[in-house]
Amino acid sequence: MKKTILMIGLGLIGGSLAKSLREPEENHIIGYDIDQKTLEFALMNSMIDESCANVTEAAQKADVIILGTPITETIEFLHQLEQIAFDHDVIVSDVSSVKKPVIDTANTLKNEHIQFVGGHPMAGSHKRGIKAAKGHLFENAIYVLSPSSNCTNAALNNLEKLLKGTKSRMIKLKAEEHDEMTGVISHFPHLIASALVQQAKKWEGTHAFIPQLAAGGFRDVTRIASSNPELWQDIFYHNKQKMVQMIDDWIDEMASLKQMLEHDSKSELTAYLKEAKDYRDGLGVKDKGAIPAFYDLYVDIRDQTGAIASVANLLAEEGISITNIRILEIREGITGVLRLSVSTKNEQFKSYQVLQRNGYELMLEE
Ligand SMILES: NC(=O)c1ccc[n+]([C@@H]2O[C@H](COP(=O)([O-])OP(=O)(O)OC[C@H]3O[C@@H](n4cnc5c(N)ncnc54)[C@H](O)[C@@H]3O)[C@@H](O)[C@H]2O)c1
Ligand SMILES: O=C(O)C(=O)C[C@]1(C(=O)O)C=C[C@@H](O)C=C1
Repeated sequence: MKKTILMIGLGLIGGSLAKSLREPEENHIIGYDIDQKTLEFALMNSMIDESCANVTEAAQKADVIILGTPITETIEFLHQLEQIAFDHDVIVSDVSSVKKPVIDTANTLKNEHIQFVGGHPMAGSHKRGIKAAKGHLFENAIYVLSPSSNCTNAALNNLEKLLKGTKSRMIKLKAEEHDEMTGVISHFPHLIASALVQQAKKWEGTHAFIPQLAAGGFRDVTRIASSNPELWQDIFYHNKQKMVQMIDDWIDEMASLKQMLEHDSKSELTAYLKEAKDYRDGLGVKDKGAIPAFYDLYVDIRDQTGAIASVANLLAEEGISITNIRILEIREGITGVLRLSVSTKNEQFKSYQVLQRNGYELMLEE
């Protein structure tokens, strides 16, 4: 059934949600954003049906309200929504990367018309703002739902039904366990990525050539350090306790690595690296992890116009769809490596055969 959804905050995540929930045109989306240009962009690009200047009036028309704002603002909006005299029940959700402070606030709300279900789509990007929003951003991603203590099963089911439009995989988690897990797999890695960049920046004082040496490896592990600093400060602030605990764990981890190096413990270090490799390699395989299952091929290509299109065309002719594509270490005039991902082992093998037949040098990732 067609629902009226009020989307508050139309940036990367809010904008992507608006797009994916509006695309089947089953829902009527009212948009609100503090940034006028964002609202205009959303309207001009048909991401929302109407914009609003008054949250209270729009909220009273809504069946569902989704907060796509940074966490601190999301908590403020919950207090604002609490004051509204609704004449019907309304499902309120959010997209915050940290759940406990939001759920704790939702649990204190006295407004009986509000049914709060916390939400967190485990997909995103280092980009920010509505222009980076994509309707397919959440496809196959995990979407965590954390109901508040007073939320009914009916409200939870209705929100799940609505979010089916995102084509994500919904799971239910308690706020505390969510924050610990995302702390490990998302927030702490972000902190380390920024620290690695800071370390390289310091060393640049000694070796001015360092930035030119930054090839695939450094770029791979530090991409997320290019994210929005204000947003991530807010995430770290709200998940502070877990971050501090993980920094302590990390210091121990580094101390043990330091020992291995100082004592030339070669076999111990190899075993450590192998254990990490096996775990990392296995993350995609189960098809249930945070990293979707991909089967990769590495193709040597020349840096010339149309090189990527030729590879893509050969695969398209065989009906093979590429799920991800990335150029690694390409420098002008030198052979580059194209990393292609396909979604099944069979497609990986077929791609290998087709490209090899056409004279490409390539490697499979087992
Ligand atoms: N970036 C990611 O990868 C990612 C992934 C999942 C969840 N999240 C969560 O999504 C939320 C938004 O992140 P984003 O990446 O979309 O950020 P963003 O900066 O792209 O978008 C935030 C939007 O909120 C608007 N906004 C800010 N304060 C507002 C206010 N008081 N009233 C109305 N609008 C306001 C901004 O103008 C902007 O359009 C955060 O809570 C974040 O934790 C982010
Ligand atoms: O892909 C990225 O750039 C992200 O940082 C996305 C990412 C993540 O860590 O995976 C970041 C924060 C979110 O709350 C969810 C997803």
